[in-house]
Amino acid sequence: MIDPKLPLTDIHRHLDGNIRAQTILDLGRQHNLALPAETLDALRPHVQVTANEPDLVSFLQKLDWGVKMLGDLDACRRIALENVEDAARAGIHYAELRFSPGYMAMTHQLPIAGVVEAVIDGVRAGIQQYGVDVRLTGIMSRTFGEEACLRELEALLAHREGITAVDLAGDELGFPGSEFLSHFNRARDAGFRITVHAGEAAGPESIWQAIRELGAERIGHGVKAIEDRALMDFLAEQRIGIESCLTSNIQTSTVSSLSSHPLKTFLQHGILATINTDDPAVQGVELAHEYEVAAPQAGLTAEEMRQAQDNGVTIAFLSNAEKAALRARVAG
Ligand SMILES: O=c1[nH]cnc2c1ncn2[C@@H]1O[C@H](CO)[C@@H](O)[C@H]1O
Ligand SMILES: [Zn+2]
Repeated sequence: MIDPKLPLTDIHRHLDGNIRAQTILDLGRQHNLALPAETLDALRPHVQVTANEPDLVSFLQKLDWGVKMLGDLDACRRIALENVEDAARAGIHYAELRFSPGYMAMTHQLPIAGVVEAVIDGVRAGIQQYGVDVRLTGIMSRTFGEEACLRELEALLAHREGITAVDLAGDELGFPGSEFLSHFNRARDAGFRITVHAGEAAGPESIWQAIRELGAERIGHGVKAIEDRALMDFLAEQRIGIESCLTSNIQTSTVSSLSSHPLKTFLQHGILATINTDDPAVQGVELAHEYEVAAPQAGLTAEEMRQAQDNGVTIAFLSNAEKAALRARVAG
């Protein structure tokens, strides 16, 4: 359950994994692009997970149709704005939206820095319109290799003021973090906050690597930390937060059932673990489902859910003053 007196945060939410099915249809028509179906019902199985996927890479393919419909920068701006509206509708007070500008630019060879600018612009308009507090995280999609990631980083640096953090996402098994040391050195030098998808498809060593070599302050998913007691101790002591995404972990077959999800153990261990969505439109679930259905199935008590909700503010990429203001605004 959601505690109405605490801010509701979603600090792991992919903007380009949350393109509305209706918008995919609209953009396809507008740009005269072929889609596998022409009605919402027929399109849904192509853009939304219907049965659990066998692995992460299969799951990630469900994002492709939406991104392929980004025919121009206006389309990028539109999905950014709609993402803020979706967050507001989901009752979220503070969202960190993440996006991979190179992935969004790829199909129609859009200018990557232009994509970053369009997303910043759409989100700004959304904040004005819907009153949600939003920060942006730029993703380097490891799936497309080091050079593509470098181009993403450079586009993010070109709009440094609009971007809070940098992340590494995509195929963790095929592209280990060790290939991206220079990227993260540059990102840290530029003052970006750092979060890394790790310990989702690969093991606990990938989490250690993200922290020690990439400078991760938070870990996306981090499921495999459960296999390494010393790592769990370290995460708790160093206050390195975990961005858990329960339904996503089932749909990617990272965890076989919610009852065996490690989130509860993380919380009991004193780790600053949180509840988030990941790719809401692709998953077909919103944040309320994660709190009201998934978290109870993962065995969390009401107090543990409250703790996870509170942790979302604690580990947010905000200043202490901004966190206090967020808490005060919601507590009323
Ligand atoms: O759960 C996930 N794990 C790893 N990578 C992901 C996940 N969801 C989306 N992306 C990746 O993030 C970028 C788009 O924002 C893409 O690289 C997509 O594959
Ligand atoms: Zn993710």
